[in-house]
Amino acid sequence: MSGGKFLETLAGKRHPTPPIWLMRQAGRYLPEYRAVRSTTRSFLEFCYTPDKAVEVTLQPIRRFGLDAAIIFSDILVVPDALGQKVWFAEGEGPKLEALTDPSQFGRLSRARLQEHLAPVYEAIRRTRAELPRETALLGFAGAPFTLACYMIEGGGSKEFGKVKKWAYAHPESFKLLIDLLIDAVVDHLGHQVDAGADAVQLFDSWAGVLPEEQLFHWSLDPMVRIAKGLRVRHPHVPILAFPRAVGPAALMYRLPETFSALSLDTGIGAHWAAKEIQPHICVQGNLDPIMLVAGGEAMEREATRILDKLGHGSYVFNLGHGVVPQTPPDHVARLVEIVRNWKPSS
Ligand SMILES: Cc1c2[nH]c(c1CCC(=O)O)Cc1[nH]c(c(CCC(=O)O)c1C)Cc1[nH]c(c(CCC(=O)O)c1C)Cc1[nH]c(c(C)c1CCC(=O)O)C2
Repeated sequence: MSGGKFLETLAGKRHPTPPIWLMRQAGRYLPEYRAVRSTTRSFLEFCYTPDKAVEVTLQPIRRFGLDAAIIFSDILVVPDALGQKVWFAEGEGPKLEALTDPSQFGRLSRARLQEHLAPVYEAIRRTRAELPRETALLGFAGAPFTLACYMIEGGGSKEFGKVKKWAYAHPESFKLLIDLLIDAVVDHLGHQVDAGADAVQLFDSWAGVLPEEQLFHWSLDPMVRIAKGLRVRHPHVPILAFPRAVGPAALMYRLPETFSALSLDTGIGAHWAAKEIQPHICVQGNLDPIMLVAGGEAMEREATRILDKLGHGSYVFNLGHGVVPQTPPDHVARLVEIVRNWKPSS
């Protein structure tokens, strides 16, 4: 099977040591990334230049021999493709021309999504052709609630006051946006699989800001609908879910029977996950990204603790969130070694 150990693990096959890849494995912590990045001012233009996207996708694979590559792109290409203005301000993160009124939904349209995102699909096609057969290629998208956060807040946020107020006070119009995003994300993931992605991951980075009922309604149900919609087109493609910071109870709500793997943030206990989640579904995670910055014995002890808890079941080694820019690349190389040399204790 192409895609090797990672895809086999998602399909239920056990290996002596788990596969490993890292969220945000391509990025500013790598000098070779910064070198390519510096050739394009606009981040979105960079994402839409297949030569460059392919190159930076392959960089961490060449350097560390990880079991999966994730296509270099961003979750905000979807609002961009729907017609919302998106840009990245130097040192400030993403900015969007915020939606302030439901009447503005009318300006968003899926009609040109495939055409607009053709460079992403081209980058996937070329990356798949260049990757070793045993390395899986992941496509991805932001889940509707996280996309709505950026679209309504106009960028990052601490309180998420605008998006939450809109969802609570005007659920009918918020639903229109979420429904549009469900369809757009199914389209985008479907095109990524058509282009050669072996599996896809849905990132709901901000799901954890919602209280329980709202979380089910605006984050988890839409994720389930996306998985079902994608399976109509691609019945066998593995789909991973990353509903960040939702707590243990919410993870058990409809996700284990719907997805191929659940990606755990650092707040989920590995021991609990081994007992309660792993019997139902493969888990991925959940080393603290700052352990990777710290390195040394602290990282080794913590990575081994997680491996001892989860490595006996269906498991993909990863972080609990993305690699941060201050990470020393040598620590990543060491982490890969720790995972590959791990020996189950019993
Ligand atoms: C919320 C979110 C975004 N983007 C993403 C998420 C979900 C995951 C998460 O919670 O971290 C996902 C993402 N963004 C990027 C990837 C590429 C693939 C990979 O993981 O290696 C992926 C999977 C590249 C990127 N996306 C971005 C960069 C840095 C910009 C640059 O290099 O100039 C990269 C490498 C920009 C971005 N894009 C986004 C933010 C908040 C930022 C600014 C913060 C930052 O700078 O790290 C939105």
